[in-house]
Amino acid sequence: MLDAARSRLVTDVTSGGKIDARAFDAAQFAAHGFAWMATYVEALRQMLDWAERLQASDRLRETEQLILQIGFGEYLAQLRGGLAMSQGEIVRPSDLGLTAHELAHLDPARNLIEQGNSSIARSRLAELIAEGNFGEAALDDDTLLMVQEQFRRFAEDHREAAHQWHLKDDLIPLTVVQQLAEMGVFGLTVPEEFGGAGLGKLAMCVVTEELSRGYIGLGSLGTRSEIAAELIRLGGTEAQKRKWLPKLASGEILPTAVFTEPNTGSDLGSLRTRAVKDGDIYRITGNKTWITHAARTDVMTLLARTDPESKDYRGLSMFIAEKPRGTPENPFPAKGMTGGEIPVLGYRGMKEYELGFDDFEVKAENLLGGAEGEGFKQLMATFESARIQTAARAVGVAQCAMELGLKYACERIQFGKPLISFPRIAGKLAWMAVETMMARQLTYFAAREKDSDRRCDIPAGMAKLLAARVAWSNADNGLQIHGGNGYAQEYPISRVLCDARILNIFEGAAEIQAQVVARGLLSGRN
Ligand SMILES: Cc1cc2nc3c(=O)[nH]c(=O)nc-3n(C[C@H](O)[C@H](O)[C@H](O)COP(=O)(O)OP(=O)(O)OC[C@H]3O[C@@H](n4cnc5c(N)ncnc54)[C@H](O)[C@@H]3O)c2cc1C
Repeated sequence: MLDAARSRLVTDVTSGGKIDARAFDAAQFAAHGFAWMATYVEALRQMLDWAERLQASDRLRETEQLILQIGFGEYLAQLRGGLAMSQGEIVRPSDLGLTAHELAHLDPARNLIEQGNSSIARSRLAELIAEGNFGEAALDDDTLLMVQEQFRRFAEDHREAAHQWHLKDDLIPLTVVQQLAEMGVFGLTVPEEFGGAGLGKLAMCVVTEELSRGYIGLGSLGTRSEIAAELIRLGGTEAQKRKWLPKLASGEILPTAVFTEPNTGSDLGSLRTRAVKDGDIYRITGNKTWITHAARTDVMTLLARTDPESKDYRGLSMFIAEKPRGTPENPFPAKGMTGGEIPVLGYRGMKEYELGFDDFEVKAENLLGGAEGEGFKQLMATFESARIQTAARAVGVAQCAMELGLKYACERIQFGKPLISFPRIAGKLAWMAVETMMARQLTYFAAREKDSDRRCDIPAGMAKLLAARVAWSNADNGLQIHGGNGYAQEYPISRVLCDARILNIFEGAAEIQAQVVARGLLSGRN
């Protein structure tokens, strides 16, 4: 089915073996639908791989079997009937020009499609997850399991405090940041020679997921360090690596990522902030927005235009711009830099800011890689890792929402029975557990690809795309299970709903992610 859809789209949107941008935009709904379809297929492949690994060691027990069966049944049914790219945007096989003959490829799976995700299967799975059995993740690595346990306990210990940080709109206390630094969060993937733990992206996923399962803010503290370290590790000069990586890894310096502008979000290549060389400094002038943790950080990875003649990504350069750390009383003490907080629904704990630069000075030696015009390429080289990290945050949030819904459904009595004994409630919870596992396995796959030094922009995009949707739907269903109480700020699920919503927007919004996946696959990569 996927091959047939691809062939048809390739005919429609390419010319001379290359994507034709205008034709691609005209066919965007179908192209993005294809990206989603391919994401489902990859998720199913990874679920099969997961199940086979479990089976090989006699660990494919009832919970895992049900997760596999329900997941396959539902996703195959959606592939045949239509799948939701977002609420209200259903892409159907007919949108991709698929014929009855091509749909018949799914006939051998008819039983699975019709009965895999049955109410009986969901109710049984709900019984199992109510015992705290969510299915084995199959990490199969003692070090990773130890790390998982350590961060699970840390997040658990901070769960209640985190809800208060959210309600009071406080920054995450520096003592907590310091504890995470001591646990190695900021240097997890930095090579050992630069003071990091030298672990892979799979370890990053495990840590991120566990922290985000407690609170998205905890799982997001490391995001900016991961971006900065990747930028410098991949694009920096030897001197820049020696200077910055050890301090980033230890958490001695906290970085912030300064890319988005008021008029430039998804289309970063057209940004306007200027950097003008003046002797041994650059002068930065322009406006940035949506900058997370901008005040309480020591260094900015800042993207600006060094070639005033250019209009696109080619004239951009990346800077490692030092700034003094701000305080609540004086958040932006730097000369040439101002800022203001943007009040937000969720994803609190680091705060978001708009920034203004007026002749703000950056040392010329802090031009990343020592060469102008490389900034966009340098940033793109970090996208895979940042998207995998965000997918892992989404998996953690999805798991958290499911667990909150489960706890409530077991405790709340209506019509003389706990909510979980009603099939509509049990079914929601079972599906949340299934889809969380699917998003998790897809995310692990992207991480393993990255750890094997294979190009993985497509799996990383797929993982981010799916995991963000799962986080949002779990949060929504988790809140629904809480009824009116879910709408009360006192209940953590109200926060999780706000936190989950951002995952579909930053690190490449859902539409942009689908665009990246579709373009990649239609250009012949897979
Ligand atoms: C809480 C929060 C924290 C953030 N933190 C940071 C940070 O630390 N540093 C930083 O630099 N940025 C940060 N951002 C910015 C974030 O990366 C951008 O919001 C994101 O890239 C989207 O850009 P935009 O908001 O300008 O939306 P736009 O680009 O204007 O897009 C609006 C909508 O249109 C869709 N769209 C855009 N182009 C297309 C297209 N070609 N086809 C179809 N649909 C399209 C988008 O998917 C989106 O749904 C943060 C944002 C938020 C909300």
